[in-house]
Amino acid sequence: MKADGTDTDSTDTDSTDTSRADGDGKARARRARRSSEVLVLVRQLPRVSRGLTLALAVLLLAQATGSALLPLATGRLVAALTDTAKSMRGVTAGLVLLGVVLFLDVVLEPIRTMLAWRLGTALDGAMAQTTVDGALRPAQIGHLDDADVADRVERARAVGLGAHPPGQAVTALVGLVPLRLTGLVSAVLLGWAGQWWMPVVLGAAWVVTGRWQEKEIQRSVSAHAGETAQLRRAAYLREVATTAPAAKEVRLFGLRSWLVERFTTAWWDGMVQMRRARVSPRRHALAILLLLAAHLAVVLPLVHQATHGDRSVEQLTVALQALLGLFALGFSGDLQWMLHTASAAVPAALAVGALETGETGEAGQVGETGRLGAAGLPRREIRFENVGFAYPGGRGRVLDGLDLVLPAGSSLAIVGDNGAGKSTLTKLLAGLYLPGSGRVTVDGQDLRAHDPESWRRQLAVVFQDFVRYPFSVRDNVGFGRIEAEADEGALVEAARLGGFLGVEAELPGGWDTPLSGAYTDGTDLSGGQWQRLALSRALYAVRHGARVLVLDEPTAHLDVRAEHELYARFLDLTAGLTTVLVSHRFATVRLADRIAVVEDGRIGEYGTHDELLAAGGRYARMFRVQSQPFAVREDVLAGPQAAAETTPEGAGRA
Ligand SMILES: Nc1ncnc2c1ncn2[C@@H]1O[C@H](COP(=O)(O)OP(=O)(O)OP(=O)(O)O)[C@@H](O)[C@H]1O
Repeated sequence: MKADGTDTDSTDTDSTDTSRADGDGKARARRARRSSEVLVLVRQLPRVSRGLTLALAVLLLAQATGSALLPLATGRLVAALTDTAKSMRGVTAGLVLLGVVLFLDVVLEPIRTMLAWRLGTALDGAMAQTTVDGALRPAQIGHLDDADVADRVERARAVGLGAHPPGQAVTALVGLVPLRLTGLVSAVLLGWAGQWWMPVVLGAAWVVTGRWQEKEIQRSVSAHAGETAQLRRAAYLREVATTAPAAKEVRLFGLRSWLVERFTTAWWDGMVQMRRARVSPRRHALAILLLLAAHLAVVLPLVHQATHGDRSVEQLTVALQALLGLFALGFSGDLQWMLHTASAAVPAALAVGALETGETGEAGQVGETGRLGAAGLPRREIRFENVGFAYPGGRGRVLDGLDLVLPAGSSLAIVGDNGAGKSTLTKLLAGLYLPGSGRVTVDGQDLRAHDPESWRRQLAVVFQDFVRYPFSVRDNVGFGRIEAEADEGALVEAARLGGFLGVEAELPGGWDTPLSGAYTDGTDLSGGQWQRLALSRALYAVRHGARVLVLDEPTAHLDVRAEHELYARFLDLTAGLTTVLVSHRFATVRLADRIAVVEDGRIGEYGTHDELLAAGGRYARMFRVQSQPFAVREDVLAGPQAAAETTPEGAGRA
């Protein structure tokens, strides 16, 4: 277990290119791993808000002063009251001191609570922003396939299902600091009012037992963090049970009891680990004995001194109060637990925040990021040269020595079996992953040399698993070019070409309808409507200058008419663009200028529809298999005579 509350395997690897930290962030992440999570949290506070941290520090000092004054004030008052002379000056001084203490407590406590809340909220915001920023920073997405990074992101979101955000640690901290200061002040007062060995003995006992408890809590927190996989599973099961996407299947397949049972098991498995690490009965018994012995060692001499008149009433009163005040050095239960649990997210958030941008390009390139701009590309071609690729943590090579050319301004359809690597090709083309070997070039220049953002401005993509954003229709289309000025005409035109125009007219809020039933006046769409919307989004990017259109299974959810309309518009849609079309529908595929068949990690066949049919290879076989049912149907529709003639037997008879 490391000091940041992470286990050894998951923190010090930094094995992927993208998970290496750089510069300031790297140094901070390294420091974070070495220090305890509480120290890391404390170091963050002035960075988050210098003013609030300073104000809190001053308040805490004032409160500690108040706690030092309380025993003195009581001592003075009791001494004055028990004095046979009943000195009015003594009584007044005692009362004034008590008044100051009460005033400090009454006035400062609510201010401290409010400041702690504000600083805690600011810390929560800063850590959430750091996590989001870091997770989004790498230009590629390989880090999201990395279990270590997933683990850190999970911890950064606050530990497990308990979800204690770092802000709660601030609240715990400002509760604990005055306690500890009170303990220290009490030690000094006990020394003054008794003998100096007394606070040493009692303070040591409280510090030792307090440290034991703290270690138990740390073990428990790390056990909690070590259980993120288990708790993540529990969190997922809870999500499945309580949200809309899985609601249909859960009911249809009768998964209710199964889900409840699995959730309960996963939750308790995670929690039991924590409890096991937390409770050590032997140590607890030892702690109690140690504290009893230390108190007896101090109280008995005090009683002796009191009965033999060695100490004044004032000193005895102060000593007894200080004795109680020393409790503040020991175990502070929930506050300590909360402090450690809620701090655990901070080092993880810093580690995620320190993820680096991604692989850098060749030295000496131009452009804002030191790389080539890609505006207007490709002018000649996009080329895959001997490309090999395996997913991080994947089972093996998906692509192996793949060569492929996409002439600029033409369309290429990619076909192949499930899992052949077609979508992977599109992800490499978008620079979301980098080839393990070989290269992807644009007009002869390695894609790595280009600024990824600039290259992606040239792309308009509909992924197979496109996102259904629960935002307005306008946003869903506008995301195609988020930085573009609001352009109603372009939105309408993209929606028209994508086949969505008209759907929005039926929605309660038109273009501004939130696309989720979970929002007021929101509504969901059908699968096909979502697909049209995703296509409109890509076409909006085209309207704003994208030159490469990538369509991965663009008609999978469309009805026959919509699919037919898309074919009819295909040439219009793709005119002047470099188009990549991934599809299992050969009616769509045959519309492309060229077709590439992916098999065994390479391009097995490449040519026009007619050329590949004439070659009689894999493409021709796949095409016939898919068109056969329609041929039979046509025969059937043409009548029994025609059908008989098309069966092998019938043809033989004919
Ligand atoms: N993020 C990932 N991590 C690990 N392996 C992956 C990942 N994504 C895809 N794969 C694997 O890579 C292989 C190729 O997947 P890809 O999605 O490119 O296939 P495809 O040809 O598009 O398939 P389909 O026709 O089913 O859409 C598959 O074996 C898949 O399991």
